[in-house]
Amino acid sequence: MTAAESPHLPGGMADVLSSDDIATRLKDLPAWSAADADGNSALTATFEFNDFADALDFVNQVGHEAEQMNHHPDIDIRWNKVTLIQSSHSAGGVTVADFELVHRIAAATGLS
Ligand SMILES: C[C@H](O)[C@H](O)[C@H]1CNC2=NC(N)=NC(=O)C2=N1
Repeated sequence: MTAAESPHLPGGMADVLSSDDIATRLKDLPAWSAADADGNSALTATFEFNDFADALDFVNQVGHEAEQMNHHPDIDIRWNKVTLIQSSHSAGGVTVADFELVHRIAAATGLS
């Protein structure tokens, strides 16, 4: 990922993607959908597990990928369900960094 793509690398301020671009990129991510977070574009997905322990395991896998990128989702855990809301707060909407994180989560967990 180049500095131009990541909002968190020095000199990197990624551009917010268009709704059409977001829709196109979401075709590869069936669990994910476009959302609105306080007027800004976002991506969201809800995953259901057997129990709270499995939900926490998933959240820890997500957290590892997020820390690797220094790019973090909003995470809501309700017993066996985890909802992720992903956007680039510094850019005010969805950027390529958000799709990079979602794909890293998919690769790590098999969930997309
Ligand atoms: C200081 C720290 O690098 C910034 O707050 C990072 C942390 N993680 C982040 N995560 C997301 N999703 N958006 C950001 O703008 C962001 N900024």
